[in-house]
Amino acid sequence: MAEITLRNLRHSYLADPRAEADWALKTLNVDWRDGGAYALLGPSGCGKTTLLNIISGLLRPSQGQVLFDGREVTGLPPDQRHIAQVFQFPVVYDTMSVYDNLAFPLRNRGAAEADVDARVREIAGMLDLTATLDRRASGLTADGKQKISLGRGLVRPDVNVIMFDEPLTVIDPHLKWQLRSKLKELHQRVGITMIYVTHDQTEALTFADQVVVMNEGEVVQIGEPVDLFERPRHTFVGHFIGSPGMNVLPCEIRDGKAVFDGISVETNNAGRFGGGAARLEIGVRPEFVAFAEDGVPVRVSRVSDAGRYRIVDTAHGETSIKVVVGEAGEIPAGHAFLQFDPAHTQVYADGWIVE
Ligand SMILES: Nc1ncnc2c1ncn2[C@@H]1O[C@H](COP(=O)(O)OP(=O)(O)OP(=O)(O)O)[C@@H](O)[C@H]1O
Repeated sequence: MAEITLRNLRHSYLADPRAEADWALKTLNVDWRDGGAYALLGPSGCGKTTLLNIISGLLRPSQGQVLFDGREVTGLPPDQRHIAQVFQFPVVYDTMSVYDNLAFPLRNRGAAEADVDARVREIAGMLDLTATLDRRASGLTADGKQKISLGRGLVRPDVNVIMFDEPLTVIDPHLKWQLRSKLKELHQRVGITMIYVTHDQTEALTFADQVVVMNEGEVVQIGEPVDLFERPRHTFVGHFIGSPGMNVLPCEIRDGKAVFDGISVETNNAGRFGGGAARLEIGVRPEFVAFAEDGVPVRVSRVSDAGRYRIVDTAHGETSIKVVVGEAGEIPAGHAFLQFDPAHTQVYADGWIVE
């Protein structure tokens, strides 16, 4: 097991990068704590695979260092990094039995058969594969095969980190949550550092203790799921996480107060704005917006039922503002006023939270 440190990491696939956009990864500094459960979350093309390949050693970064437990491994090939990877498509030997698949990495390292047997049975037990040990791997369903891929990583005694790259892609929707809970349970049991790459916020938030959110080659926030929800550091995080995402309203700052279309809005950080930004915005999640007697005037346009709550679409001029209303809450028709909870309303300057 190991702590992984990425120091001033930058990567470009171009020979002579000049513009910011030429970098697939822009200066990353991340510490992955030993034994942590991390998700790497971001939209397609944001650099997740590039980062995974740098950690596993398949790709050498243009700049910066990768350290395992403080030791530099930037130039080491994958086989010397002791990383197990679980990909979108299960990697199993179809003609071998489940048992032999799990035993393979240990036999490959010359382990004694008695040790192999004990370890294979232990891991099969954890993954609910015991009953299938004698079956050919080809006969298993996709989730069974994915468990084998994971098991082949877990049996190895020398693994520093297990990296999952969109591991539930080929799993039937109704089995996804089962496998997801299994992964979480396994992490708690074995305590190996795990990095789970996905573009799906539900997968990321349910698996990880810490979520690393990436956008356009940058880490925009690292935090617990609750931090990402309650205090998104960037409007991108506000949009990307949460359903529906955070409301973003253009504003200006006057005398230390946020002002939206001439209406003063209480926030928790406008007083800290030091000037100098090209674009100022108020961010507030629909869960922290409520109908009131006065406040921001809006027109109610649509109500969607989301089960235990309703999502109300409203608009003030060109700016749309969503409101989440609980089962018992009243929803006015036509014209209404909105109030924002000041503790959860913040100002963003050029996308970044004002701190
Ligand atoms: N081999 C390559 N050569 C040139 N550019 C590449 C290469 N691989 C990735 N890129 C570019 O680097 C950027 C990051 O891509 P990357 O595959 O790391 O993103 P991603 O977040 O993993 O996306 P996805 O979820 O679609 O796999 C993208 O702009 C992509 O076009």
